[in-house]
Amino acid sequence: MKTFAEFGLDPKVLQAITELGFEESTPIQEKAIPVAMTGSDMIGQAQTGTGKTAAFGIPLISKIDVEDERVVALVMTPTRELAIQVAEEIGKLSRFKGVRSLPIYGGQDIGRQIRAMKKRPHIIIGTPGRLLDHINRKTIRLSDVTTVVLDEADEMLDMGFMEDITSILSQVPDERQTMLFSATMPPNIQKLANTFLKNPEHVSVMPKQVSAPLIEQCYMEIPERSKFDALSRLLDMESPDLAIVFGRTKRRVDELAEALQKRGYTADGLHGDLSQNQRDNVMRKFRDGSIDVLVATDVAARGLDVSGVTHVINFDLPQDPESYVHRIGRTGRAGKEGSAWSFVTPREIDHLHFIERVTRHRIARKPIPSLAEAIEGKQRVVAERLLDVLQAGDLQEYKAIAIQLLDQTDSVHLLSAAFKLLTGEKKDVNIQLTPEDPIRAKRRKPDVRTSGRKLSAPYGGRGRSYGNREGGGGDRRREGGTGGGDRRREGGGGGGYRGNRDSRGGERGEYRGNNGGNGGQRRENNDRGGERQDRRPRRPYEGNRTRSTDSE
Ligand SMILES: Nc1ncnc2c1ncn2[C@@H]1O[C@H](COP(=O)(O)OP(=O)(O)OP(=O)(O)O)[C@@H](O)[C@H]1O
Ligand SMILES: [Mg+2]
Repeated sequence: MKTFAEFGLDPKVLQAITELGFEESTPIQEKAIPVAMTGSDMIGQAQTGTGKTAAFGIPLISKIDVEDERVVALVMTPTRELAIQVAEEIGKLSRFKGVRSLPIYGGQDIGRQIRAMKKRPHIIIGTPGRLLDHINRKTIRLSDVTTVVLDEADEMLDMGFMEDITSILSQVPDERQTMLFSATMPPNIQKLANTFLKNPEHVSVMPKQVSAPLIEQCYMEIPERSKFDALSRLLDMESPDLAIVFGRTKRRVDELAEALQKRGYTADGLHGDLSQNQRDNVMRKFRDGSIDVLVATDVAARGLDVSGVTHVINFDLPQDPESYVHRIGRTGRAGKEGSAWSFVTPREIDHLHFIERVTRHRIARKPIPSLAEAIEGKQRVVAERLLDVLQAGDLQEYKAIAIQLLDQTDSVHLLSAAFKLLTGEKKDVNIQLTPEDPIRAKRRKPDVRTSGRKLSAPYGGRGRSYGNREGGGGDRRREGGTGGGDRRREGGGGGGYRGNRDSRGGERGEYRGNNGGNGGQRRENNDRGGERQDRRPRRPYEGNRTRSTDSE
């Protein structure tokens, strides 16, 4: 793998890369950066969590003249949270060079955005709805833009943003560089490419499978009514560091988050009906670890990069294979391992097989965790915490009571009682969720791998129709109030935690191909929050499957 010094980048960008701790480029960065530097149009595809943001961000920032006072680059993302996150990463990469960037998204006070424009940003990172709003108000001028990036391009198409993107790009000069990025490239992305790109280079790092390789994928077959108890058991058994639980609808997400809280988990929900303030809060809490389970619709499925997510749980199966790939891709990022679990009702088994075929990856069947496994998992966590406390020392003031109690009983009894107390925090509240209808299997062709570098999706499906599930598709709403906001979509979530799972090593199936699909309209905005605290060098693909117990 190449070091970043070999790309002929602006030294100040190189300095920022070093500061971020990136030692080597990832495969997509190695391929895409030189192409992007030449200025040609590009379609970039690589698995989730492999550094696509920096793949377009680094050359973008490198090429900007800081003396310029105009908006010269535009990045569009399907969700708000993603706009915020990409703006943060670009901000970090621009740090030494002094390139200015600004996120523009729905739900935020438009006046504030207009004032921020006075600082003369070079790069705008925005969601289509709000961008269009600014264009119509003439508060953002795109006539000097020379580079455009569509991150999660297929999703924007899927959410029905084609028209908005067309209007926005009609404001950008034709002599520009346009780049599309995503982990999935359904066939109809070609339509977008034909319309907006000129002789694009296809830069694709798609090994055998679409989904990221460090994710252990499994499912359990389970009746709808038993899902919640199984979720509690799974969380107890696996004790994720951070987990994302994806639910199909907003109602589902609300109910699940509340039910988890009642059972004593630190959980919160994220979906498009929350105010932007609430959304920001939930993301902040998840990033700083004040909650360890994020329950979300598909609004959190794309692009979100939260370090420490060890588990993604599809409480409800997603409608589309792409959505599955992106959801589970919230874990297993930047060379770390992750686990993805899917709950599948008996009537959805066909749909699961369909996802397996399209993603060309076998998903291993696992039994529903038993009560004993759940208890054991809880005990293991408590034991680890106890040993940590022991190791930290400073126990002097507890010794007197310990000695006193040991006078009355033996140590095994005493410690058992302590375990009972410490593991018994979770309350056994009875929970009733409103049942969701099973996902119906869609008949799409399982796909033929098209030639090597082609981006076409594995299955030839076009135009997915998203029923009326709020979660993955469906609704496309304008945000009112501030004069035209973004459309939002909902989606599932993924999750993760860095855990001590020793039962790892499930088979990582094989399949060739990429996946695609596109369809209904939907969408929303995602968020990004905290910053990495670690200054450790991060290597992209160290490949070692060691337990990632390191703290971030
Ligand atoms: N060269 C590198 N070395 C180490 N870490 C890196 C490198 N490049 C990017 N990263 C980190 O990897 C993580 C994932 O990157 P990013 O979010 O860009 O992935 P992505 O390919 O866009 O994934 P997705 O398809 O889910 O959007 C980020 O935390 C990023 O900071
Ligand atoms: Mg990304």
